[in-house]
Amino acid sequence: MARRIPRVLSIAGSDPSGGAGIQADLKSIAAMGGYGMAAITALTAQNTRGVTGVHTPPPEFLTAQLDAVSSDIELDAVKIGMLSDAQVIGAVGEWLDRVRPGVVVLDPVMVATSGDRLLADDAAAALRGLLAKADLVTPNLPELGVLLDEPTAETWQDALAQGERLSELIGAVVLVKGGHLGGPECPDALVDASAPKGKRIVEVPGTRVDTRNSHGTGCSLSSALATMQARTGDWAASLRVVKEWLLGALAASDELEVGGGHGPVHHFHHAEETVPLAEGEFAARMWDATAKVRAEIDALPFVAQLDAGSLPEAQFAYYLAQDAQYLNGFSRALARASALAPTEEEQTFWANSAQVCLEVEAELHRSWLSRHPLPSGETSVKGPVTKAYLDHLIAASAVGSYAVLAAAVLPCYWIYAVVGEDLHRRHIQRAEAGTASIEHPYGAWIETYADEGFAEATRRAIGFADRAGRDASASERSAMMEAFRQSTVYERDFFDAPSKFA
Ligand SMILES: Nc1ncnc2c1ncn2[C@@H]1O[C@H](COP(=O)(O)OP(=O)(O)O)[C@@H](O)[C@H]1O
Ligand SMILES: Cc1ncc(COP(=O)(O)OP(=O)(O)O)c(N)n1
Repeated sequence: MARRIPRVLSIAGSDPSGGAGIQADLKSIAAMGGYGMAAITALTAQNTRGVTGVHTPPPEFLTAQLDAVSSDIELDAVKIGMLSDAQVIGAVGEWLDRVRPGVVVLDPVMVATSGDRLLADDAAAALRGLLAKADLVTPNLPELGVLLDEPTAETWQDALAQGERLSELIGAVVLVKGGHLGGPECPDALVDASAPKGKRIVEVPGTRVDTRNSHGTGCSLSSALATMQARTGDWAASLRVVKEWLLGALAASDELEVGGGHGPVHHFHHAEETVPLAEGEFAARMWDATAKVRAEIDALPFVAQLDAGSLPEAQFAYYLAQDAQYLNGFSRALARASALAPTEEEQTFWANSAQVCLEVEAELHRSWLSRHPLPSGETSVKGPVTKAYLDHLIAASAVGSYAVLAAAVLPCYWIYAVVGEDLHRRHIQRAEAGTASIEHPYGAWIETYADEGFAEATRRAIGFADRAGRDASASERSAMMEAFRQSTVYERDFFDAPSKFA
């Protein structure tokens, strides 16, 4: 019977470097949504470069582990990996006969990727005897050859034919794996000799990932398959899911940077976006992801000229007029954030901020714009950047996600605060050094950047967006990242607009 969280036991060896054996199995089972357990057949001393030792505890102790688990816990699936020697194989076979778990996947491990032997020379015959007790057997191509007493297949067609012969011999489904063949493709196939002709082979294609981090792929594949089979009851459907996951795990393996040999695969590559985040971590991610755009803002002539006081008056007037236009639209986005807010604290914060925006807009018209009029006298036309920025905020408001809207409005606080703080600091330094011209034409404007009320509002806006991000689903988090990035781009374009359109 299919089970949502299957209880899966791995009977395998230990790899202390975490890439293969029970360590890989437990990660794979968890990655596929199962509850993982492990009975250890052997301890290896190994890393990504090779195996330096194997210690096989007495088989009676393996039986004790197996009995302890199966006498208490119902097992939905069992994966069998490294068995070390004929005595261990005997103990596992005897236990399987007594317990008869629902799903048994057997990976007939003989030799590690590094070339080291993981099964005693004289144990191949005993292993052959165990195969019939499995539902699915997953040999790699050299193992398939050894089990049939034939040379290793060198083509995919030969491999499939060998798979069919082994399936016939043992009365179980054989997974033929393409990992050991060259070329850009890396297919796998379920081969069931008992199925009607034409339905015996179910092939799942795959592309080959160009990486040397293949340590533990066979262990990971077999334990993930056991878990998925217990969830779905369908080998082909399970293989399709597992293969796509494994491909991602191979592709992301470089990120792990584990060891100098054949490194492990990244079992949890798909779950990265749902790992719990510490306070401030999501906001920091959004900030870090926009480092390049922010560097472009710092390098804009508008910022340098505002700082130096050399900004043409017409550009400053254009900037003020567009700021007033923007603040009016921004206030509406903040009012929408207030409407969507999950807590009263946030609802109040965004509502107050919306009101403050309108007050600042009024003040802009009353004092600044009257003192710095546009040559055209026109102050009520939205420039192209202002319009595009506000359209973006309207779209974010329309999504109906508080988290996405909080991310979209955040750069207006954060970028403005940081750029303003920089300008203000330099202004004060010049004043203290006596190098500031008393007649700095924008000195009074730069003074306004020092407002502690705005700095505090910025800190709170960051905190709220961060919390929304930490609580968000993976897809909502990526929508937030994109909304934040896009607003940051508009912040840059907004600072640059006067030089283009004034
Ligand atoms: N470079 C690769 N790119 C994509 N898939 C791979 C690669 N290497 C192995 N695989 C897949 O990993 C799984 C294990 O295959 P294989 O390497 O043949 O067995 P083993 O790890 O037991 O030696 C199979 O699903 C295979 O298709
Ligand atoms: C303890 C242990 N079990 C199995 C293996 C084999 O894994 P490896 O050959 O490295 O990779 P796959 O063949 O499983 O892909 C092992 N090394 N250690």
